[in-house]
Amino acid sequence: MDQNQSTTSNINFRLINSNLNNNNNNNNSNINNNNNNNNINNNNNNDLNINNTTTNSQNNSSNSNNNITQHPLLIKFCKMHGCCNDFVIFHIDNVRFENDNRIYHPSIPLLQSIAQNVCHRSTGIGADQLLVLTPPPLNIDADYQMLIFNADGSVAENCANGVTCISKFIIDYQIPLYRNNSMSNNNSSSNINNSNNTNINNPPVDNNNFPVNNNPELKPFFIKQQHQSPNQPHHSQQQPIKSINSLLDSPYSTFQPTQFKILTIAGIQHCLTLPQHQQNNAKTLWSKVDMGNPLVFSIYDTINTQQYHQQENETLAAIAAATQATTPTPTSSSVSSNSFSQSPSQSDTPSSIMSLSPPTISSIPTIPTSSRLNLNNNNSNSNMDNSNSNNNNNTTIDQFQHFPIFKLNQAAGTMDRMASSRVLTTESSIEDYSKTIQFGTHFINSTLVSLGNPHCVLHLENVEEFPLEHYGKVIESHPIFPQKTNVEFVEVKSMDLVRVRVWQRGCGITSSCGTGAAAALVSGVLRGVNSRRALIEMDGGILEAEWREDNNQIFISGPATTVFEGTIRLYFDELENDDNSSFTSSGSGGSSGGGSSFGFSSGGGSGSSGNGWSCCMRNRHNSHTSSVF
Ligand SMILES: N[C@H](CCC[C@H](N)C(=O)O)C(=O)O
Repeated sequence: MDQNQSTTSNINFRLINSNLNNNNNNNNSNINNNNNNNNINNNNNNDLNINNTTTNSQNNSSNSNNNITQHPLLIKFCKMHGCCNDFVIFHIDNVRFENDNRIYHPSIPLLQSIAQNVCHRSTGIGADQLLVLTPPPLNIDADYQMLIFNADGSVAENCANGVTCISKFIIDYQIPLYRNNSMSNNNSSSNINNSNNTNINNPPVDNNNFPVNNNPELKPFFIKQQHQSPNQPHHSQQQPIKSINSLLDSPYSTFQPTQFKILTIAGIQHCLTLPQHQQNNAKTLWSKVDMGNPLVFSIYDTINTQQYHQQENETLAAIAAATQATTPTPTSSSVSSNSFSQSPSQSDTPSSIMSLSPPTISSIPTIPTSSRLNLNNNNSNSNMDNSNSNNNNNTTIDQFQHFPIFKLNQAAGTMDRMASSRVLTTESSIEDYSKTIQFGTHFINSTLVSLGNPHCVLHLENVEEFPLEHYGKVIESHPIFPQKTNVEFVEVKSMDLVRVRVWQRGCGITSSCGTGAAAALVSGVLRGVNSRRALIEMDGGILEAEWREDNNQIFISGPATTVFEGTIRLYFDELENDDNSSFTSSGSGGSSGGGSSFGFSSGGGSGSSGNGWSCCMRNRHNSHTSSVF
């Protein structure tokens, strides 16, 4: 280990320990020991609620010995996955100085760069998303807050598999409820099992023994109602299809389920965790997440109205001119069937598609910028009106990055995603959900659905052979999606079985996506090809989606599985401050412990693989931020 070989230009991370069974006897590194003396009610400063939730009340930055440029940080994390959509998860209070165990709260930009590094498949832990558990703002009736960062460092508003995984994290590590006492006392229904002043109705977990499901009794719990997909050789043959409702009826449901209210940028997600076995040692926990209503947003919520009209006129003129010449126009058959060539044509290169002007559409599925990130404006109805003004209400992602973590989701506006949007129902008009996107020489018919995060759903005849990599990339960044989009490629197998492959915004192809599953079901129901409840067969497993007729709420049920836990050591000896995306080579040798194993490693050897990690602050548009600290 060579900590002295530093410059001051890059942030340098080194992974030191990822041993599944590495039981650190130092209590200070135990997540659960960090919160014993919490008193969140003493915190009257909404902007700083995180600082007051920690055991150590010392000011983290007051001690010059604890300068982050001088002392490495340790982050104890857990890796989990939901149908192979994988996550690195840590609690915000578990970012600590190595030398004296003091808590350090990273900024959003730092978390973004941590996400880039830990999610990297070759040089990091490897994950689709980084999830950070924090207390929610005091004025919001939620139990926890979950920050979601894609592998590229961009911020996501919502994540269904993430909610199930972080719920397992909360249970396994017994993270106490952060909800304000008065709120929890007055709202008994918000935690249906909170009868004995504990948020978790499962027995305590010995954190020195990481829970592993080795109890054969649990097996029937997870394989009831086996079902075989008729045509798909994927998971249906490797693993059974599970129905959440059958699990609720299971004779093993001897323990009450637990419900958490988890705040994301998209709002509060209600997660009902299914009963765990008495020993609370299940490696997999099943949950059902209430994601609220699927929405469609007016384009005017997202794009500067005046500017868009100008663009639209130019686009119309260009299309009209081009149509005279060679540009094809959509026919009803080409648009509705999506049965175009399975291979990209010459004209479908990313650059040709990217250079297309936005087609004329009436709505797009992205969260309005002002609504997503508005930190000042409590009236989201005014988002549209404010889009042209200079009054700071229209907070952008760039501005957002300069806010400390504590301000995330402070604004009521972020909670009120209904205000400037329309709820998708079966009563919705086809214009609301059916959009035509020009794609080189042909047109794609898509359904644009918001689950708090944007989804573009394409129905295809055969998704297995479809060149996801090519089309996912270009659709994600198509000009009509100013905040980019997740993309789902859907093949309807039957009314209640759907095959979905996913290109996730900020990640690329992933094995699963909970909000993507929900979007696929919504699209299928609106188009009359799916029932209200269906199994969604992803590359990495099967989720159950249900879109309720009575209240239009959508539910996703699925598993959360622990992979391993470990510790990351972060060196701040190289702070990147200009345009440099290359990896630093200043870190040398492994860190303490030696070795270079990572993943499902056994034994005590651990360490970095040599070079440290540099980080590059990028927002969704790949521009660089600066002056992070
Ligand atoms: N995996 C998540 C969705 C992440 C979406 C993220 N890629 C975005 O930028 O919106 C899920 O299970 O719902």
